[in-house]
Amino acid sequence: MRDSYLGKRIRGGGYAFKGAWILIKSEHSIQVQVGIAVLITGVGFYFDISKFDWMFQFFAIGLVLSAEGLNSAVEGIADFVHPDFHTKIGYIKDVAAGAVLFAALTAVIIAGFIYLPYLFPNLFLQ
Ligand SMILES: Nc1ncnc2c1ncn2[C@@H]1O[C@H](COP(=O)(O)OP(=O)(O)OP(=O)(O)O)[C@@H](O)[C@H]1O
Repeated sequence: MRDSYLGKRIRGGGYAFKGAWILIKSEHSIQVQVGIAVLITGVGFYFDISKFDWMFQFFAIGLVLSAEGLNSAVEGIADFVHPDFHTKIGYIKDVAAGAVLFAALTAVIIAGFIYLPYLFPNLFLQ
């Protein structure tokens, strides 16, 4: 069972949960994003948003957490292979951070589509 296809997949899932727990426990950026995710989920309940809005909101949360987690992995690799200052390492880290920014901007736009009509109903008469 241990070395079977299914056994390997189950073990792989276990490593993934371990990695997710490490991110939540030790990465400040992920902790901040999880805090924002909890907050915005509360806001969703407050405004009683629609099923589609929940779908987009969870998609945005997943997108940002995934990008942030991958960014942490890239930073970890960069620091491991080259702990000293190097312009190439700076470039790699900046590009990885830029990917997170794309995800974060997407999430902000989605949040705008969902919540601006609740906040400014007069501007969004349908
Ligand atoms: N070894 C390095 N060589 C060159 N530039 C670096 C190096 N380390 C960091 N930098 C520059 O500093 C920026 C921040 O890097 P850092 O690794 O501290 O990321 P961070 O976002 O502050 O992450 P964290 O707060 O999780 O440690 C990078 O985007 C890069 O521009």
